[in-house]
Amino acid sequence: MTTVASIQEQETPVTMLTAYDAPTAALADEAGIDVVLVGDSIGNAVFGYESTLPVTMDDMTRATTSVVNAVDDALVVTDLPFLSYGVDRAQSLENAGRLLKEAGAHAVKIESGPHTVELTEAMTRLGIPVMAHVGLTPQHVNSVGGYTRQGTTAEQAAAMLDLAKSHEEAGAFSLVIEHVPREVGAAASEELDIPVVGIGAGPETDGQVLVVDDAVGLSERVPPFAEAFGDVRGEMRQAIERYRDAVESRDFPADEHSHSEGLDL
Ligand SMILES: Nc1nc(=O)c2c([nH]1)NC[C@@H]1CN(c3ccc(C(=O)N[C@@H](CCC(=O)O)C(=O)O)cc3)CN21
Ligand SMILES: CC(C)C(=O)C(=O)O
Ligand SMILES: [Mg+2]
Repeated sequence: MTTVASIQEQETPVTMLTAYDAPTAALADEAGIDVVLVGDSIGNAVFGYESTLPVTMDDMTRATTSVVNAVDDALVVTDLPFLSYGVDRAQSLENAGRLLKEAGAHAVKIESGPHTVELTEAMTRLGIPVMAHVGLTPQHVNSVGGYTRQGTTAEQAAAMLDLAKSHEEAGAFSLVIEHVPREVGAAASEELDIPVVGIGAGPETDGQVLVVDDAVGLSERVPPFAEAFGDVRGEMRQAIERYRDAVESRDFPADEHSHSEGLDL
């Protein structure tokens, strides 16, 4: 069983991967992935939106339920979607609570800002473990104006590290750092006691996370920091084309798929 405590103690890099459905989550869990993240990247990866902004609490609750149904060992962390937190404190707590009570997540992840420090403290106090997220925070795509690398000046990097530390002090059990220079990823891992999980943050972080569709080679386009470790897109295309061909040529269904009662009709 992976717990928020066990990922803080483990010596080997923390392996984290997104999943949005039961079969994918089962594979990740069987493969020994430490943390399965039900990311709001479901908006891009599954729903085909240009950003994560349209993703709702209902979407995250349903996807989390699917993942929890399939996972035995991994820690399940779920993203709080855009505007489900930070607008109203009570509603933020209720939404985080829903992901734990209704869907069975073990923890929530929140895209961090100065306004989430107090919220992180409140959730932690109530027994909702919080993973912080600094650097590129895709829910800010409209205010940032794209998915560009963050923390590229010494001043910006220092401010980011301060924000990360405030969240550690507020009780965050771990932190994601996204799309930053490798020295910023390394500094965060060095300066924080909690595990720092990087995505596009270089090799020196305490762990790595990727979107599963990017990692298995299903995504059409991937961020510059992602790597496809397989060609699921090619495999699926080939299988679908073979199916189409077999139907058109009447090779499918074959005798083995077909049943006769010998009826005289
Ligand atoms: N499939 C998938 N993988 C991800 O890693 C991911 C998502 N979806 N959705 C939410 C965010 C968006 N992410 C992204 C998306 C694009 C870039 C990217 O292409 N960056 C380029 C261009 C930046 C620009 O000009 O806007 C770069 O060079 O930084 C980076 C991170 C990471 N997250
Ligand atoms: C890329 C990870 C960190 C994420 O937040 C997501 O998948 O939504
Ligand atoms: Mg996310």
